Amino acid sequence: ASENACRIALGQANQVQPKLPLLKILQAAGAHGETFTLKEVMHYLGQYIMVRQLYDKRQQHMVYCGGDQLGELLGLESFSVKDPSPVYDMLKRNLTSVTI
Ligand SMILES: C[C@@H](c1ccc(Cl)cc1)n1cnc(-c2ccccc2)c1-c1c(C(=O)NCCN2CCN(C3CCCCC3)CC2)[nH]c2cc(Cl)ccc12
Repeated sequence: ASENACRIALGQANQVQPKLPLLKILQAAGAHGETFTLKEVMHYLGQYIMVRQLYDKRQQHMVYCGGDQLGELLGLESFSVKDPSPVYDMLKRNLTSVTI
């Protein structure tokens, strides 16, 4: 309805609220605040992987996250960025949608 159009106009649409363990990872990558769009969550997770050098320098699609909080959240030692499904499953567990 019109409220939703207003939210979209104000850029507030589709905000998600990460649970604390995920929020801490996003903040380590430079995120501020407590609600984000999914695009922002993905951007900060990518930054986190870069900053923590979790990707393989030679096989750059491979992420080795065992021993890192990211690996704890994903329940994985490693994954390929070519198969995003484990990341989406983790986000389903760690994001709550925000209705304003
Ligand atoms: C398509 C996209 C993606 C996005 C989501 C998913 Cl679930 C899979 C895949 N993607 C493709 N490669 C990456 C990537 C690869 C290595 C290191 C960091 C990021 C990403 C990821 C981004 C991102 O925001 N990507 C922007 C452009 N990337 C190109 C790759 N660039 C680096 C590649 C390694 C060498 C340095 C540049 C960084 C910018 N966010 C992510 C978050 C996670 Cl949990 C996992 C991967 C990514």
